[in-house]
Amino acid sequence: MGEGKLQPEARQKLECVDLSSDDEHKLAAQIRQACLESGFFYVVNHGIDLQFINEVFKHSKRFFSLPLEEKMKVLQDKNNRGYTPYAEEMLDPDKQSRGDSKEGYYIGVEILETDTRAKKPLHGPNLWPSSSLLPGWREIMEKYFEESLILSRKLIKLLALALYLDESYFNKPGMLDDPMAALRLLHYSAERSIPELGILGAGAHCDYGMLTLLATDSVPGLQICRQKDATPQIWEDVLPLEGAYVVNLGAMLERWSNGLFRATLHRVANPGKERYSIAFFMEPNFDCLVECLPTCHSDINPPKYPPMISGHYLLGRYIVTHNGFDSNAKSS
Ligand SMILES: O=C(O)CCC(=O)C(=O)O
Ligand SMILES: [Fe+2]
Repeated sequence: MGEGKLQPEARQKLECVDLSSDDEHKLAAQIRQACLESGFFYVVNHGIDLQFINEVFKHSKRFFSLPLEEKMKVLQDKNNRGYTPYAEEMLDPDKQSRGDSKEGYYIGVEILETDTRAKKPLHGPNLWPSSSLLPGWREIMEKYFEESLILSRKLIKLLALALYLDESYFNKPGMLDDPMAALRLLHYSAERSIPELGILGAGAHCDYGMLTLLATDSVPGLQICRQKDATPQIWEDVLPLEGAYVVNLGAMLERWSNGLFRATLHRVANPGKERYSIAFFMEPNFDCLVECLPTCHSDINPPKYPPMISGHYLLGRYIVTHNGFDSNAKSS
């Protein structure tokens, strides 16, 4: 990530939303367009300092450079927090011949064991690498988590406008006031992906929740497939854009919008270089009922999906894709 204010001329194939504009309705119209087409767009002038993002990348590299033995001390726990070893995750088990060629680290909302919410699945305290090994690591990650949450909320307000809802629609109690947000540091090995053989940095998947903010280094690899049922599938590169986030929508927002806003299939096909990325997943409250939004159905366009509980859906996805996630450790 570089520095300085980016101009939207840097636009590539996807929409590039410049958050320095104060014309919210124009921004919402641009976002609507992007969400109808692909559910993927870049965001620039997003308010998170680029030098700070570089710091977070540096700290992420520090963690992944630790000996495996140290990383295993903070192995992913029953709440899906902590370290996920190389190839532990397989995002597309039907098509992959082995696990994703990446390792990761999940940080969630910090919920103390004494908090009643800690009884719920996917809620609890974070695991932190020892501060003597990685001084300042926890603090920088917590700060980045907070900033990502603020940016997500700005985008959610614009998404509400883009869905012709009141800008505060998603502020209703029970929706996103206790989000299952997750920050995930990712480190891809230099293994070159061979998609035809089911070898991928990250297998094809749609994100699960509401929206994802993705920061990447300068190594390409992210690809989207706008029509998942086409044969053959056509995969387009989403190239890194310096200083920009890639924002994409998850399956819950797709269902909320009755399929109008898209959660597009994507994967990481690694060109054969080590790669780092940082994803922030903004997921609704565990108990949030995701059901067709009032502006997304009519007599001639009835709801296509049954309502579902956000946390149940997320648990289901984690159970299928994470080899190391113990779904029985906590039940709802
Ligand atoms: O690393 C990337 O570019 C994409 C990661 C991703 O899609 C995910 O973790 O859901
Ligand atoms: Fe993803």
